[in-house]
Amino acid sequence: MSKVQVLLLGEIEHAHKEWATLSEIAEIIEPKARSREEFIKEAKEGTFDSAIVAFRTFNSVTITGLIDEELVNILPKSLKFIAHNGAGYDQIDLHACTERGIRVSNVPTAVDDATADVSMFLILGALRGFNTSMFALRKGHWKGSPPPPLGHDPQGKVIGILGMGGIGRNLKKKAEAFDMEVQYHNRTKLPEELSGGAKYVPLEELLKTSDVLSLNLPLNKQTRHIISTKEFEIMKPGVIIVNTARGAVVDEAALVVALDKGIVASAGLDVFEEEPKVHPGLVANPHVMLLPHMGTWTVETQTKMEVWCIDNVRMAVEQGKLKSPVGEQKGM
Ligand SMILES: O=C(O)C(=O)CO
Repeated sequence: MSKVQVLLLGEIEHAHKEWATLSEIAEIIEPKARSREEFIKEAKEGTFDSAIVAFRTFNSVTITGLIDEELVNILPKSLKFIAHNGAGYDQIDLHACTERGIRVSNVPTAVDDATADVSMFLILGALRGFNTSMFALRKGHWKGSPPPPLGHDPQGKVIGILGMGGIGRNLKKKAEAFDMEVQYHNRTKLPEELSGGAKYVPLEELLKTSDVLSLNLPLNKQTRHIISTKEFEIMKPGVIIVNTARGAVVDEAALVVALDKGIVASAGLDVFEEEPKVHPGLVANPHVMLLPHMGTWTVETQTKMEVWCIDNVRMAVEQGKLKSPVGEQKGM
């Protein structure tokens, strides 16, 4: 009997051993396509017609483009699962997948430490205003001339975490180690054992009373531009904004204006609305610390993520279900 097929979209970089064991239960196929057009052509020619599950990486979007309605509709009828190697799955049109009966998984948990570490790094860097002096030093001007204003300590500052999933909860513990006072807002209030005693507040109160606002929520139709002009206008003057979630949860143009007006004192950003493009107003502003989407960019975390995603593929092949289906499809 021939083996079922697994379609690999993107590269396996670390978990080669775990990936190799999949070949005991499935035949691995890879597209030859180097562009979306070529991928669509290959799919229409029937090249992937026996694949039941696809493993996809975040970067595979550079070949296939978004997994939007057009793409979902040309995927083979045999394909029942997409195992996405990442926590955020905004590259995938879930509605289109659900309509076609395709179940999608993501990678929670494995990403929590590394992403929360980056949030903490940006929080400290933005509070202390390290960006300007790091640049001055490299240009041979020591702290800069004039030297930068004094920074601020995290101790005693109120951090508002918007989105209290795995990363938000991990950040809570890290922020508490720096003696920050944690409050959060989430779609639903968490039970005490999950919130760890953090204070739940309505969004408006979070915005009005936080010294640091950390964005840790997924990007979807409801959260796109959840932070825009109206929200900046009610924030504490001098607030610090940190985003390691997805660029588009913040209206970047409105953030540039809020920074220019001094409503936002400084920002730390790992993610952007149109990666790899960064709004010129953010690049030009010395009070903004910028990272090129490096939240999970460690050997350990990338390995854990691949292993987790391979587990999803294995379960799909062997048991016809996923280890970590996305929340929206839990009942499917
Ligand atoms: O896992 C994700 O969603 C990422 O953005 C990786 O940095």
